[in-house]
Amino acid sequence: MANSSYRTVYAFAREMYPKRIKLEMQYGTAGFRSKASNLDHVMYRMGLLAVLRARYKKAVIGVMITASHNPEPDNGVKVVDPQGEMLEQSWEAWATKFANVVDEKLEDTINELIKEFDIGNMGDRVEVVIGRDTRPSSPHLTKAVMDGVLALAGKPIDYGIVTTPQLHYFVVCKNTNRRYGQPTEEGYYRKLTNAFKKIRGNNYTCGKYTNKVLYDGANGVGAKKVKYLKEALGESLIIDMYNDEIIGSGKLNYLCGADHVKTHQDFPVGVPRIPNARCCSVDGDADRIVYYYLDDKENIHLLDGDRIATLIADYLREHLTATGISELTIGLVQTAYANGASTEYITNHLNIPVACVSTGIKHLHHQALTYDVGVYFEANGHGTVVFSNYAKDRMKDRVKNESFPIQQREACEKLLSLIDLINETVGDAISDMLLIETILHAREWDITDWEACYKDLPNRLMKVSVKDRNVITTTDAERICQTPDGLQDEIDSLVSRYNKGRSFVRPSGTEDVVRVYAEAKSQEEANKLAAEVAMKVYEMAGGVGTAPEVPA
Ligand SMILES: CC(=O)N[C@H]1[C@@H](OP(=O)(O)O)O[C@H](CO)[C@@H](O)[C@@H]1O
Ligand SMILES: [Mg+2]
Repeated sequence: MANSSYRTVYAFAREMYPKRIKLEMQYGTAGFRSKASNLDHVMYRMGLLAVLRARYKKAVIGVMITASHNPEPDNGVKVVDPQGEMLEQSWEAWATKFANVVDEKLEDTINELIKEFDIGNMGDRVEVVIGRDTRPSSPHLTKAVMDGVLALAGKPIDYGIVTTPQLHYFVVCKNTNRRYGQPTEEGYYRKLTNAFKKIRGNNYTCGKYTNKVLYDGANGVGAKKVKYLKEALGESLIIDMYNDEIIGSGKLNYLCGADHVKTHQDFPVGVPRIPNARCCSVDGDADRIVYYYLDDKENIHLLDGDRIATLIADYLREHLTATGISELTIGLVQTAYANGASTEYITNHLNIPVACVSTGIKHLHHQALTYDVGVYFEANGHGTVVFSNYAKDRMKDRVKNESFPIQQREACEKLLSLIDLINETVGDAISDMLLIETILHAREWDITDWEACYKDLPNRLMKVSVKDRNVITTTDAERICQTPDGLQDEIDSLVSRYNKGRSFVRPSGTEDVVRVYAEAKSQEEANKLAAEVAMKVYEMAGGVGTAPEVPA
């Protein structure tokens, strides 16, 4: 690499984006997350890393600036790989290294990486596409990423405010020579709305299904972007929008949004409390969605990622069978946080194989790719469906081949339209909403019909602060705790005392805590089991602060 570029890298690093803080950063489940004021140098360095990654992969790389469901003063950054996946694991360690080296060592670190991956094409003017959420700190942090890209002579393309899934979509469009779609916002909306209208036809309401949904935009990008969609959808789906940062004065994610609703099982502020109205909430970067409603007694009923997954998998399986292409496989991917009742329902009633993988979208996505039709969702509402090229090709062939029965050809055509409705690159709240609405419409269901499929087991999620959360290590998709010694035996013994009891613990990848999950026959039992397990973690894994309270 020419020395002159290094001078630029340094000049910027030292003068504009010096590393002022000692805080060690770790590229976690969702990239780097921190207070926005800690992130200037990290953003700049991720700009550098993205250029190197783009040169190594000889492809367009994405950088998304967001802290998703976290509070407004936070921010974060993650790198998007060429096929729209999360950054490959071996490079996560490099990202961590880049974020933490002192300014004087930045050059050595860049050189080390170039050497390790034998990146010879340092002159290539590679593209890095950059998107950001609506946080006030995001424009400034975007500038830092762009300066990083420019410092290594890459070409930054600023998409401005977009949802995280839109950015993933742009990266894939660019890397597939636009076969996946046009890499513009307009192209994205057009692809989704055309497919939606085509499948739904002119019959907007159907049986118990009504074409209206109350939409909580979390005062973020999910509110901003749905406006364009609303126009294109016209009467086919009426989206009543709430927690729209422009109309309201609410704060991003504050007492609203998908994470708030799921974590606290609490109806969001800003949305009218209309009994039995179908509502949905997205998170701060619109890659998650949950549905819910209030019953006549004003109790909230949550339909989370597990429900969404079962709704979608069942519908796709039915159509897949109707295509007559018997060799195509379908599978559903969950994490240990999936409600036990959902796993039981999928396995025993839908007869669809379920795989359990570690937390984090990259693990789910990766496993889903092993099926022709892979449905994956985290309980928190992040997920999508991926289809193999083989399945797509077979279906396209069958549509054209008149020797097959018309029902089979129609099923193929329908599935191909559904594929256009789905953002296969990553979980996408907007695309997921359109898919869910399509299925409810086809089933002629209201939200209580959907809920009636199975009954969730009561559950409880807790956090325990410990000195070093990495003393907890796990195996078997995080369901078994390997260290500290003896902790798993204690958990087993507690669980065995409960009817339908299940519990596991794991270190969070995004927060400095150990998470404890428990479910059991009743809510009281689930609460008690969670608290008992939390107490064991506190005692055996170096708990700090106040000990968890165990109900009598
Ligand atoms: C229990 C839970 O909801 N965990 C979340 C959370 O991960 P943790 O590693 O548990 O902090 O954030 C991840 C990134 O957003 C998300 O993928 C995951 O589902
Ligand atoms: Mg998110």
